[in-house]
Amino acid sequence: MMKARELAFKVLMDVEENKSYADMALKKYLDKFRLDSRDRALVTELVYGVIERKNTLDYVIVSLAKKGTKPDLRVLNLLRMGIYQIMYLDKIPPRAACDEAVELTKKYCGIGPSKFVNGIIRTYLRNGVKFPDENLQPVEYLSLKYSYPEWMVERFLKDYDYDFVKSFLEASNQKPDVSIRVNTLKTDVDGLTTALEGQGIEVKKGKYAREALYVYGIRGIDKLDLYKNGLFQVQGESSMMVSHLLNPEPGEFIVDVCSAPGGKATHIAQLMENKGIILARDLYEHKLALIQKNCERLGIKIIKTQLYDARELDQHMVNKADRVLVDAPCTGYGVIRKKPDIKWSRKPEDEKELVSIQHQILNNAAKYVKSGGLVVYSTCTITYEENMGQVERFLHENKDFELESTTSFYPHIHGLDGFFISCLRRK
Ligand SMILES: C[S@@+](CC[C@H](N)C(=O)[O-])C[C@H]1O[C@@H](n2cnc3c(N)ncnc32)[C@H](O)[C@@H]1O
Repeated sequence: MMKARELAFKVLMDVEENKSYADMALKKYLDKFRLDSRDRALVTELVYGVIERKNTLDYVIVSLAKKGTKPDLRVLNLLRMGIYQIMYLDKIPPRAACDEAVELTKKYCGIGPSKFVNGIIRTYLRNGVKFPDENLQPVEYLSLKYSYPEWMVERFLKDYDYDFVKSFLEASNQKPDVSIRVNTLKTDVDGLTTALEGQGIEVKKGKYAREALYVYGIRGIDKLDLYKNGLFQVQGESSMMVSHLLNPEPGEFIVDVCSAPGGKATHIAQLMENKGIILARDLYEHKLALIQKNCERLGIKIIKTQLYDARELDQHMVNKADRVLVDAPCTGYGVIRKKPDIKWSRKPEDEKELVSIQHQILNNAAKYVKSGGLVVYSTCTITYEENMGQVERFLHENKDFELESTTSFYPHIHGLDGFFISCLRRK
């Protein structure tokens, strides 16, 4: 039988070798091998933890290994897992973490590498490792203490002060509580709360969105009949605020130009009481299929999906919509706590390209709204260039629009995913 650490190792290898998304790889392996709930929790913790803390763990390993040693990826991942448990998991005795790492290395890589792993972990247990000084080397300190690439720390420090960045980095390492959006087309907050509690699930009300609930102690949320029957959608609370600020009314025509997998579009349909039309577009066919699946499950009839590249202006759509949503592709720094792989997959040069795409998409999409209509521009990131900078440039280039409101959420301030939401009214 596959044990927790061995499974976590397989998932980590899948993520690095095949560039799989951590959440998908984790789900694939957890679905394939039946583990009890404690082991499932340990696998999840190890996978996300090792990804989240990768550069700190590698710093420890490099500091302790002989200069020039380059362990192969399997050895490296087993070492990372061992050291992670010792550094961050109080419940696991260091000896157990070390012995398991050595045993797994023996099994997958042979005796020689297992001695290397044993040596590194034991030296760490004896001597620890010295980290950079916070005052003398603040960027290096933040990068290693909270495990982010140095360039990313520097990037955040360009827009925010040191204490803000420090709190943001720390909060983005915390696993968020799971939030769901009650599907008011099929039930209501009290009805769903009672049904969930009836299954032994702890439920708390959201802080900002009226249909948001936080649920605790669920394993495999998509296996619940309440989910399969479309009584709720899993969604972050700040993401729900986007559709609220769009404020759609029943009977309207809404265009959502970057809509997959349909979290916000299905919420909009709900707010419209399933009356009107929502044109939900995306660049990828397979992602549009996810929207359709969600619509079937949630009982939504008014969403029409369409493959369309939002960088291209659609002349037929000009002046047609009551409201337009531009939930733009972005660097995603606001959702690192849900997708820690962003820390390592994102590259410094991505931002510039995304800013250019966002600019094109927003300028086109804004033309689709009627006079007096509303465009909502949102991102799940925190950089000035992608957020307020983008809006300021838009207003400068489009004098027929005025800024109605901007709202920002941050994990360390609101306890929610980082989001930026701007409402732009066409005069
Ligand atoms: C932030 S996600 C949208 C999330 C979605 N609104 C929701 O709430 O579930 C951005 C989406 O934009 C899509 N996208 C990226 N480039 C695009 C383009 N040029 N045209 C249309 N969609 C694009 C991506 O495929 C992705 O699904």
